[in-house]
Amino acid sequence: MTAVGPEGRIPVLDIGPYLAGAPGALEQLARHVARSCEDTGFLVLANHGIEPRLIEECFAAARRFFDLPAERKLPLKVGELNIGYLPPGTQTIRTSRIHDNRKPNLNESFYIVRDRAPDDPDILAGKPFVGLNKWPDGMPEFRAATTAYFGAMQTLAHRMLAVFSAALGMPPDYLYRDFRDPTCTLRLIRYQPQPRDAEDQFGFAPHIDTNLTTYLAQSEVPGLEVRTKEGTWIRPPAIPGTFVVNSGEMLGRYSNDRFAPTPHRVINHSGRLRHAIPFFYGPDNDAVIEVVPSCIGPGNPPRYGPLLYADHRRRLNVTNFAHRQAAAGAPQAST
Ligand SMILES: O=C(O)CCC(=O)C(=O)O
Ligand SMILES: [Fe+2]
Repeated sequence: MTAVGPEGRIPVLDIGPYLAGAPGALEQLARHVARSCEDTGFLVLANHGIEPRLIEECFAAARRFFDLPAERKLPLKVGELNIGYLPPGTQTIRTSRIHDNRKPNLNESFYIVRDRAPDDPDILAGKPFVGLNKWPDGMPEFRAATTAYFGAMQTLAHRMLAVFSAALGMPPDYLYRDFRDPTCTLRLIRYQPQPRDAEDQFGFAPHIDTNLTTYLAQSEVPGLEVRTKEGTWIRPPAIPGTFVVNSGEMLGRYSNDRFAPTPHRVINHSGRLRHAIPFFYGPDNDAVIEVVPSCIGPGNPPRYGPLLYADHRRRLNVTNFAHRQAAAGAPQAST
């Protein structure tokens, strides 16, 4: 059986049989995924095959990094490409249609993209959106742990594409055409504990993710909340070792809004620091995202035209980040 664990609104899905190639497992999993993507847009994956050590070491790396003094973190500050360190108080989510966010998020972040060598052909060619990671000096284990985790997550997200294709009602290989060189980001986040009486203050203000799917290793400290269609906020099942997965804007687009991305937020009332290590998975920069044929029909025309993913990213680039607004003079995405 695919569903395991406490039967809540957000299902816990055992993907072991699918990964092992058990007959019928893909179809069964896809049905569960479709159902929850139509509902909360969140699911929890168990038996995903990622070694616990990789997850633990990535969390440990995040803790060590954020514990560094500011003068060691600030030289790694993000630039145009959003790679590196985003200090506290520098991201205000302004795109949200759910919430008029005014205060910056109470978190600091560190963004890691696919690790490349300085002589990588795409770096040398100056390909748009391609850049080098910024690594802290003297911490080789930080780079080793985060890139190992990144690689494992990219493989898992890639294998799950077949399930999302089937959930969309398409052949399992359908989405792969747009994910030959996927846009992946690992974001390490540290949330400060926040006072209970601070109004309109969030660790991460209500937002939707702008990519295809996001994979969140379960944080030790709770705080992530998901907005249901009825407008209530619920927490995903906190089962250690599992992944919380949520759909983003691109799944919404492929599916003609059948799988709409779900607003979520983080409020850290634990009194402790909270760490998170979301892995964002998105299409190729040169992919043209189009509503899939199975989600169009008589009386259900495509709500979206073709979208070049690079254009989507360009548009988001001048939005939620103080450093980019200053450069672009425009307000407004989550990652
Ligand atoms: O910290 C979390 O649990 C969620 C973070 C998140 O939603 C994001 O980075 O987009
Ligand atoms: Fe998010």
